[in-house]
Amino acid sequence: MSSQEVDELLGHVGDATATADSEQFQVRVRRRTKSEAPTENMEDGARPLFSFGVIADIQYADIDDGYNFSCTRRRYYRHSLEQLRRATLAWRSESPRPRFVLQLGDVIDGFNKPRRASRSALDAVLRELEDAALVHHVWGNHEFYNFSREELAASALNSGREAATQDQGAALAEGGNWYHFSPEPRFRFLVLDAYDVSVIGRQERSERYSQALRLLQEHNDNEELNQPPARPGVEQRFVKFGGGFSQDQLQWLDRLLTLSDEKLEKVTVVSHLPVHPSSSDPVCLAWNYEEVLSVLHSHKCVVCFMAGHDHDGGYHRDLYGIHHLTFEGVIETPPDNDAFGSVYVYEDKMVLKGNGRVASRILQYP
Ligand SMILES: Nc1ccn([C@@H]2O[C@H](COP(=O)(O)OP(=O)(O)OC[C@H](O)CO)[C@@H](O)[C@H]2O)c(=O)n1
Repeated sequence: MSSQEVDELLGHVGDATATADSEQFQVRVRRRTKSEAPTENMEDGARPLFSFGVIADIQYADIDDGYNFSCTRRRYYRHSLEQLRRATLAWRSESPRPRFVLQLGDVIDGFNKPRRASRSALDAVLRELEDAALVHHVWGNHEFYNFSREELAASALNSGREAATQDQGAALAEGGNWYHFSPEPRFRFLVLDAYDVSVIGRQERSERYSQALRLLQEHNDNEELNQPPARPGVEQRFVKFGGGFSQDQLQWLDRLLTLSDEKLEKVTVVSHLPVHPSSSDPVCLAWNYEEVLSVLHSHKCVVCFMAGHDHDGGYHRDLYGIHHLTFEGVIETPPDNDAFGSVYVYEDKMVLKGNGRVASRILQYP
């Protein structure tokens, strides 16, 4: 679907367009005046119930451009802050304003750690996000390159704690940092921790670290475990920069989705790692993606799964009608382009208005 078609569909929405303007990047906001702004969706007369912003893999660091691990993709570390600024300016100028932003993880890059710049880099991105909206932060591998779990739990990236204390419809899972919130009656978001079982972010003496190491050693013969195994297809996901979900978290997910089924809610699940092989490079899949899919597929309420990590992005609608969206990463987005989206939520669908590398889509509920 073209941006123009989505614009037509979203006739009620104030339009914000981020463009590169000469040397400086500025957001040029084109707002429809009251008289020219249609008050209704041109398709069926409905107005969105609410909207939210989405952005993935900002990976900011105040360093020169570089490359990914396999040297195939350029990374614009310093410029990612400008990209974020353009996104927040666009969200701020939208009408209605997004109720919250989903930051899908890897907000700053691991290269900050050896430079002792983790705190200052995090402060810089948080400052940019400050006025945009309430932000729900997902934890990705780069969060753990920079901070321990304890440090993350005490930081502004612990949005689960904030949500649980401020919002009656939200709760942080006991003993875990996965959580849920309901921004509007009959709509719920579940934020998962894809590095629950991992060798990054877990103490070497912990059971979850041992479990992760066993899995990696079973599936990956390389000395450097960041190097994907030679085996083809989905086996390639067993890399050190990946991770998986504990049984505790899967049981929590199942329990929450059962409650949402009963309440006839529409649920969007978010995680740093994708869980559908057709929406991601196999290297980027969560280790136990099949277990997650099996839980999702046993509930009627799930409409969408949103992830980051695979900077090339991806999309697939599975056999159960669930939309699997993997958002293009800011870090590998050239300075003259963008990578963020706004999602407008209706009774029967969500409409993603993508910017730059993020495609616009209509996400009809199953
Ligand atoms: N130039 C580099 C880049 C990375 N590494 C190390 O490799 C590990 C994986 O890190 P990275 O590629 O940065 O992980 P991302 O989450 O950004 O990317 C995931 C997918 O590949 C994107 O599609 C980590 O240990 C880095 O330190 C490196 O050594 N040299």
